[in-house]
Amino acid sequence: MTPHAEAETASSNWGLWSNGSYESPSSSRELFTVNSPNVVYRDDEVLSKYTYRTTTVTKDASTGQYIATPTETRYDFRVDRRIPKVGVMLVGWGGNNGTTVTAGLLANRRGLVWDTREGPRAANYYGSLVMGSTMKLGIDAEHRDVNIPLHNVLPMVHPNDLMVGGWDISNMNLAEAMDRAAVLQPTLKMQLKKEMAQMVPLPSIYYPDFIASNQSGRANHVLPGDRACMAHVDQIRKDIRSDFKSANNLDKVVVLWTANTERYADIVAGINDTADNLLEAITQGHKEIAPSTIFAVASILEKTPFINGSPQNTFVPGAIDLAQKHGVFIGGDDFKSGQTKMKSALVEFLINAGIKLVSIASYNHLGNNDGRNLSEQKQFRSKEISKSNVVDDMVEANTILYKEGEHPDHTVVIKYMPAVGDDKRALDEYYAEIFLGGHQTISIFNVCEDSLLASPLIIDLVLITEMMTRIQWRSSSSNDLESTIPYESFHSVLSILSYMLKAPLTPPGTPVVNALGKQRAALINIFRACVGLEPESDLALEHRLF
Ligand SMILES: NC(=O)c1ccc[n+]([C@@H]2O[C@H](COP(=O)([O-])OP(=O)(O)OC[C@H]3O[C@@H](n4cnc5c(N)ncnc54)[C@H](O)[C@@H]3O)[C@@H](O)[C@H]2O)c1
Ligand SMILES: O=P([O-])([O-])O[C@@H]1[C@@H](O)[C@H](O)[C@@H](O)[C@H](O)[C@@H]1O
Repeated sequence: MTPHAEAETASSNWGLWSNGSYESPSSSRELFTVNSPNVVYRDDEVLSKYTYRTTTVTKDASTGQYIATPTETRYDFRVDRRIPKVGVMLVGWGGNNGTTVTAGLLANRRGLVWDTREGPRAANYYGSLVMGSTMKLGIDAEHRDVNIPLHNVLPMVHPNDLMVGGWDISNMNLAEAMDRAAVLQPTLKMQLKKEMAQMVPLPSIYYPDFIASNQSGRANHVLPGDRACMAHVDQIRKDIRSDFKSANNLDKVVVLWTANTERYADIVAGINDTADNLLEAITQGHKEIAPSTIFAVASILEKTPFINGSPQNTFVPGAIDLAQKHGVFIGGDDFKSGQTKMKSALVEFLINAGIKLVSIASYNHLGNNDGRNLSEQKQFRSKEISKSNVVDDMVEANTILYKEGEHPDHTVVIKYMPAVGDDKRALDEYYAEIFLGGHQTISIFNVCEDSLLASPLIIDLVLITEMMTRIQWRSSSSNDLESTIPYESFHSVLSILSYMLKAPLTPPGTPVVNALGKQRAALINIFRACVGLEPESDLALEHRLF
């Protein structure tokens, strides 16, 4: 049988849902309701009137003085309360992240416990912003903070309910691939093997020029053709539409790239600069169209959100143009899981404390297949870019410490050392100037079990992206929530995902925010606004005035 037919035979066992009597926790009612004349609850939706308050700044040309004017803009939000049956299709399903996140979803869904040297461990969602962190809802009568799980701020899908499928250029089933990944404890793997052995990735597209040559040995599960073609787009669309979504009776699918890091594609006028040119270039089989861009185009044409967890420039201008034309969500790039996450928090702290960071040395070595792929220069370059640009916004915002164009020295080094496997060793040095000619040197040794850090981010990206498909807005000066003014979705480029990503994709022409604290606050406050709640400001005047 052709690879595809073999995969189809196995694909009937896809996904995490068994025929058991599992009661989805996502059917639980919402944890809170908002008591406000500006918020209306209906069976299927929450409608809210929201006043967006900001400060517009102008400059007096004669005096050079800033003029700060408080401004208000009225919006209506609509949140669909109905929780759909959702599937995620992973490109690179057989990789370290793909197998680990699949194992994690299965272990949580079944409530697994397994023995380790430190004693029994139970499945959890640690490292997931949505499932593992809380947010302040408000204060109680005694002015004490009331904190709730972030997952409960809006009616989100529960990850235990996610159906998982995907593609890989390697034909290993998920149990074999989980062993190859060497991430999880044998006592856990043995409880998952049987179910994961039934999961076989669909064959994928493989254009050798885009990933390291050392990956060719894995490519035994590929569709015919080694460069872009519309047949590849059509096959991927069919995989999404029929082999996964309808075969599993899903309401929605999110496609997420966790395959190898590709080299950057050249941006070529007339080829990938507009949606029409990109589609034509694919039809013509242009060599500069990467597999990840083919998956993005296929997902967009299938009205399916596409998220890029790797650093390459999947979203060439033509892909962004296509997403906007079709009103489909896209997001990326490159999971922010360990060394860079620490960097974006530490740099925010140092610079916002008025400490002048003057150099960052960011080295790591790791021994997984990702590290092997990154051992070739073109793939490393993609990662070097995403790991380097993460400080730009924080530096540019502080004109006291940094003159225009001035920035810290910053070097990124990644070495492939097979012996350490997935347990990346990150060594960082942050060197800063402090008061009166002093210096502060911060050295960090950070062992990142990379796939166990990245997998919860995959879950967050999927849950938040799906939630965004159920949120709409409209500008409204009327006070009537019953108004017939049409609602619309957020911009196709989901900058709200930035907390999970090293190189956040933002709507064209808008600023990139990398500071970790600002990214988290933005996500929480956008979700609060969607149910008519003011941003959490930490003013806490109830504790400061009397
Ligand atoms: N902490 C992390 O693990 C982390 C953090 C940030 C970014 N990333 C990125 O996530 C991606 C995956 O990381 P990983 O550790 O799982 O890598 P991996 O090498 O273990 O897995 C990648 C998988 O993709 C498959 N693949 C390659 N090209 C493909 C194609 N065209 N179609 C389908 N499958 C294809 C490979 O066979 C492999 O199974 C990498 O790009 C990595 O840089 C990982
Ligand atoms: O997220 P992070 O730890 O800064 O960055 C990581 C890199 O340090 C690592 O070398 C690479 O293999 C991972 O894919 C990930 O990108």
